[in-house]
Amino acid sequence: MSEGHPDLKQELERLSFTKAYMERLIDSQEIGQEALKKGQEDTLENLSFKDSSLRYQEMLSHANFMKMSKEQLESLQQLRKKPYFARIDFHRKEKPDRETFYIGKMSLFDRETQLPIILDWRSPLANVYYEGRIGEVSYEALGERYEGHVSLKRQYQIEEGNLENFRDIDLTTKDELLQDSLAQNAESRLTEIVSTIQEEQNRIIRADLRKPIIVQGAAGSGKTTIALHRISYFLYTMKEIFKPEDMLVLAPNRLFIQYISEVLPELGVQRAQQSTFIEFVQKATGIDWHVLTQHEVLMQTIEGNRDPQTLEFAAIKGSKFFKDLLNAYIRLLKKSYQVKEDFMFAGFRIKSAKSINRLFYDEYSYFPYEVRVKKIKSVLQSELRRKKKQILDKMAEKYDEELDRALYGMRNAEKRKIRVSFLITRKEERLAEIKKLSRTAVSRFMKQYPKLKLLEVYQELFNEEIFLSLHSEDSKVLRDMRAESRALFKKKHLQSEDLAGLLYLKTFLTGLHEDDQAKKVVIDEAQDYSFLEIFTLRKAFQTDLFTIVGDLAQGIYNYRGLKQWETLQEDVFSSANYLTLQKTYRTTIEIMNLANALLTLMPENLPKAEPVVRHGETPAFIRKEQGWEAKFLTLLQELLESGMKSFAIVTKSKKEADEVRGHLDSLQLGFEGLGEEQKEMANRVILPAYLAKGLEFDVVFLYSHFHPYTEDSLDLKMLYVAMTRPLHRLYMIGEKEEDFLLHRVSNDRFRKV
Ligand SMILES: Nc1ncnc2c1ncn2[C@@H]1O[C@H](COP(=O)(O)OP(=O)(O)OP(=O)(O)O)[C@@H](O)[C@H]1O
Repeated sequence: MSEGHPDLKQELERLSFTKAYMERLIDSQEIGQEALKKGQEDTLENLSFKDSSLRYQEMLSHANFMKMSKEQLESLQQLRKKPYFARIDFHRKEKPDRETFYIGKMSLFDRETQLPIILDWRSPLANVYYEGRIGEVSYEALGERYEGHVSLKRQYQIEEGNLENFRDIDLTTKDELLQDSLAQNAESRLTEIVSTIQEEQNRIIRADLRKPIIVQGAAGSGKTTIALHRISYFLYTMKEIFKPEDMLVLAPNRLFIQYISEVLPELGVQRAQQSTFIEFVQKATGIDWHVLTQHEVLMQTIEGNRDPQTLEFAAIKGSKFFKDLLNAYIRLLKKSYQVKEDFMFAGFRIKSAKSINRLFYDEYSYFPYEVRVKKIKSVLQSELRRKKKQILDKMAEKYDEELDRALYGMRNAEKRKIRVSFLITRKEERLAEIKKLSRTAVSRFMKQYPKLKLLEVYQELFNEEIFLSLHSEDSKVLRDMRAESRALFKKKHLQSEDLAGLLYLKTFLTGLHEDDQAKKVVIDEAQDYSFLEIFTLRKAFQTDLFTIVGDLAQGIYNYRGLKQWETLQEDVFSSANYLTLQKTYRTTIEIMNLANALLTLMPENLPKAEPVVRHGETPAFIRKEQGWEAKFLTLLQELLESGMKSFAIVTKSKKEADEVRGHLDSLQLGFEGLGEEQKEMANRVILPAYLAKGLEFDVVFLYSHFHPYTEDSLDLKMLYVAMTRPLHRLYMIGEKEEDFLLHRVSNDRFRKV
């Protein structure tokens, strides 16, 4: 397409130069300076643009190559195949000329002049590229605002170092690079999207880094992807202050962590901590009791093996009510740190109880209780050390006075001798004794502070007397919750909703260990978090730097999870920016139209997702009748032939996943069942909808047997999650169309095969 383009020659030259510069830089790290000089001559010899681009020649031959870090070198080696993906021509107001900037995954500067050869996609100026406008623009860098004019925005397709194509974009052209990228097939992993980030996504990546953000985004709108790009942007912009290890990414399960972890190295943030909420709390508290996860509870409820009351208990333990209860409990615990007696030593007052309590309750009020106790201990130790000398002097003085009195006041020589020798020995003994006592005096005094054990303290909250002293209005459900919790604790089991309460208490009692601290937190699938979980995380990390992304329409743990984002804005992050992502990139218009029909059945009144223009086949219903397997086999074959790579069979329940796996095993199609703890994902998998959340596949077969989807709000959400997983094709295999609620959508949204 670029054949005959007036800029083709110039673009080819530019690419050759950039690659040559990168090669030189890489070589310079690997070989000596002498060999380098020779290499430079050879490079110049071979470059085709020798005559026209003197400036480039100059840059190459004069380059003063400095040592790079191992990481920089590795990135450079990777990038030489695709040094940049875009260009902008920008005329800054105060500058005489228009400048051209090439944008890539990493910046590259001319080592002599420090002028950019490639601009990092995260740099302030690159924002101009993503903001979408040709014409007058402005950008901010280091707090200053710059204005100027963008006259050209160009995208490049570079494969294996060769310029395949380039095209200019303006307001009317659609983003072909994006279309190409979306048409590709999933290889069971998430990728970086720096070359196709869209305007609404860019706004989220670059939203004020000092403020928390909450993002409501439709299924497939890029929430996970964008949250990870925001970390990359954050680390780039704040590299002086934050290290990747300071970041914590919270994801729903191990499988998901594996799925996203591959995108992290590409974004340069692989060292960020990644965990599930449960794992994080287990590590932070050191509690190793069995945790009954929300996933287990959900499955058991769907399959009818669990008393639905468990859901009510979970809801209570994640609620604002429970937070208030914990606060009342914490106030009670705090009282137990009050000391009654002054700190006395050898009859002297070292520090009064009042001033010790003042330290605990006022001066150190910012610290967790045990830290306060430690601090008080060291204050007492240093005060004692300071006063010990005076005490010893006073004691010695007292004995010396008595000695004087004995020496000069006693007439009887025998008695005087006995007295004097007694006093001398006593003095020595007493002083030695005081010295000895002083070593343990503080520790003895400190014994009156309570030693609270987290797990015990938490269990006591469910003790009838304590609970009712904190909350007198009792009810049956609260009584049942206490009884059920006590029964669980006896077996050394916890409900996953207990973890937030435990972490909350820990925050007050001891605070987090240094290794568990995070300075910036990303929460994916945030709709599944309870109010208390997010509130506690905020409290535990003492930071507002949260990126929270989720989709209420996918809130399958709605019984415990967030029902509206306003709750977070009102009660946790008052300064949060709330942003939405409405366009969806994952799937086709046809699939999204069907999924959108479900949205209208949900009570939340959520806006419909807008698929980015990409058509595909209409979703199909396959009746599960005699011989359906043969139909499935033929279909699979066709799909493979048409280039589809990843396939998932998604069920509502675990039982159905087991059943269909058993069924397909005999056909030896290589479909594997997936579990929550699974770390690898194959290309043909069978999994229940709750596990498929966040993931994507080329082709998805929904399979229903024992548990048809109903119009219950949980079912609607599970079906919505399942339907929005495919990139290209969606099939529904079941006995009746009603099993997928197809009777509630218009006939043209699906077909029957
Ligand atoms: N700007 C973009 N350019 C190319 N691909 C994109 C873009 N934005 C998103 N995608 C792709 O769309 C798909 C969905 O992205 P992602 O999984 O991040 O969405 P999500 O909102 O987290 O989805 P869900 O809520 O359904 O889990 C991914 O394949 C991602 O690579």
